[in-house]
Amino acid sequence: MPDIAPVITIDGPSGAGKGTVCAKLAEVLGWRLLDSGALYRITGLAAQRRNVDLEDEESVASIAANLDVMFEPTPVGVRVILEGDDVTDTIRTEEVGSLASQVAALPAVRAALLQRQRDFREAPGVIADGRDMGTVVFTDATVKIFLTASAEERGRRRYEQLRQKGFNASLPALIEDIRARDERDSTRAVAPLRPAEDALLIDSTSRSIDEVCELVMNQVRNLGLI
Ligand SMILES: Nc1ncnc2c1ncn2[C@@H]1O[C@H](COP(=O)(O)OP(=O)(O)OP(=O)(O)O)[C@@H](O)[C@H]1O
Ligand SMILES: Nc1ccn([C@@H]2O[C@H](COP(=O)(O)O)[C@@H](O)[C@H]2O)c(=O)n1
Repeated sequence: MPDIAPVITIDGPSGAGKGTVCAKLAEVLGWRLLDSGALYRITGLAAQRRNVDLEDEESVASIAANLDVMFEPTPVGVRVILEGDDVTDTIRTEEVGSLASQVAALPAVRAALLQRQRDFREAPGVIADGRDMGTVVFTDATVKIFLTASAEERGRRRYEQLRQKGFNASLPALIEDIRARDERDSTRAVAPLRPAEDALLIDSTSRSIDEVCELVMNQVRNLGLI
């Protein structure tokens, strides 16, 4: 076991299954989970609530640096409390996902959130879910995964997810939205979405969640992490 806590990074586009796989691995391994997207979502929501222009980089970065947020573990998952208000479900909406993707393109915002993400690293290990976990935040991660799937499959998954929650959604609009977010995330100047050079690429389009978890666990076992 290395001196500092090991990290498994799982990066990739929206809907590839990162959050689901990371949550399962964190539970199986008993490691800490970093949902970095939640930090960008919370920042986007906080900026919107304060009527801050999302292109006003300095103001949005100041919000990111001073987030009054608490992550409260409960038997049914972690609740996210922003300035005393439970925003657990609000931050998961497509609208807030889009706000997140806009503020995430601002270099000062990314800089403001960097140390907060690195502070998640503690024994026995951390599973980090995001877009730049392996390329920027934890460049020395022990295992780096780039998880992807076709835009159509990711749109279909999102559609099912929304339907199960009782929301109406248009599949073509969701796929369009996913493509727009992919484009914005992978073409931004700072920390664009791309695989780290030493990442293992996994395409989940025709793999089950369990199959993806098993591929990652093989890496973990091969490296003697467990
Ligand atoms: N391999 C898979 N096969 C089928 N469905 C999957 C698979 N992986 C994830 N899903 C489902 O797809 C949906 C999106 O998954 P998830 O939220 O984990 O993606 P994500 O990559 O974390 O997306 P985001 O970055 O937008 O948070 C969920 O409903 C999840 O159950
Ligand atoms: N490391 C990260 C994580 C997320 N983002 C941006 O936030 C948006 C929302 O992320 P989710 O994983 O919760 O869907 C995402 O589209 C990215 O724009 C990021 O830039 N870096």
